[in-house]
Amino acid sequence: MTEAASASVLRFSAIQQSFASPTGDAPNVVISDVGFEVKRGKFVSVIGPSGCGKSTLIQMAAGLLKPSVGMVFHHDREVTSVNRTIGFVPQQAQLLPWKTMIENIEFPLLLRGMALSERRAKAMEAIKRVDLAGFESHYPYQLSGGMQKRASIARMLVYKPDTILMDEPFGALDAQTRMVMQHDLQTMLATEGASVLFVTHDITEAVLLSDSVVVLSRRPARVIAEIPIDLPRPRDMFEPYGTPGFAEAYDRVWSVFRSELNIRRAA
Ligand SMILES: Nc1ncnc2c1ncn2[C@@H]1O[C@H](COP(=O)(O)OP(=O)(O)OP(=O)(O)O)[C@@H](O)[C@H]1O
Repeated sequence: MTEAASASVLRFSAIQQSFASPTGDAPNVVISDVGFEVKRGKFVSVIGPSGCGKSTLIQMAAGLLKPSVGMVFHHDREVTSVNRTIGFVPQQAQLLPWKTMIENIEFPLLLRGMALSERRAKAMEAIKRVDLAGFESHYPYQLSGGMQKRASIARMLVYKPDTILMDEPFGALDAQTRMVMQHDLQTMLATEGASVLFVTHDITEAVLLSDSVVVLSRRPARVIAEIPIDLPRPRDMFEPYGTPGFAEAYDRVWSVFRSELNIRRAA
């Protein structure tokens, strides 16, 4: 591996997070000790029990929240304020309802002061990447849930971030749309070459998309395993078990996760 390929793009170092209790009791310790990194061009998923702090970690990387203790580094610089060089796809598409699809997608470029003709061209390019050409003038309510999600991915791709944060981006979609979106994401990333931090509850999704899976413990979270996923690419999102080695990789992740959830195997 070259030095550039092994470079750390995103790094969580000895993170702890507490939140003030709404009832005035002792602070709520959510994260007790989390450290891991995303290397250049790698896709890292984070899974863990509900409420263990996965979205909190994403918010730290986006610069929306400062850890109580520890540091987050992006390209070896500590993240201390809103990180505008990073792409963020939230759980909900969060499109602006009063703007058309293309206006939503070019909005980040408008905020950067780009001229109309240039931002329209870039927005159209991103729209084609997510297969939404023909729907530019539709308002969000005129798009399906999957199309809104595609639009939110296009809005993130439009400024070509080299680092992407995705917080359960496909969680609210039906199973078929989800598979199509996973397939399209894999295809897109094969050409974008971005580094991705991806939060999900879905082990199949984590295994199919990732180069490694970080498993967090129950709250207060710590890293209980970092599991490399060395399956060949491209992987078949529609027939997971058709990918050689998928079943073994799934079992490795699930056996760590289920022991944290205290689920016993049926006799
Ligand atoms: N701003 C905040 N103030 C107080 N508590 C917070 C705040 N943000 C998050 N929390 C608490 O931190 C914990 C972790 O929340 P977070 O959303 O990061 O979990 P998660 O692992 O993403 O959960 P899920 O899998 O259910 O989406 C929760 O108990 C939540 O109530």
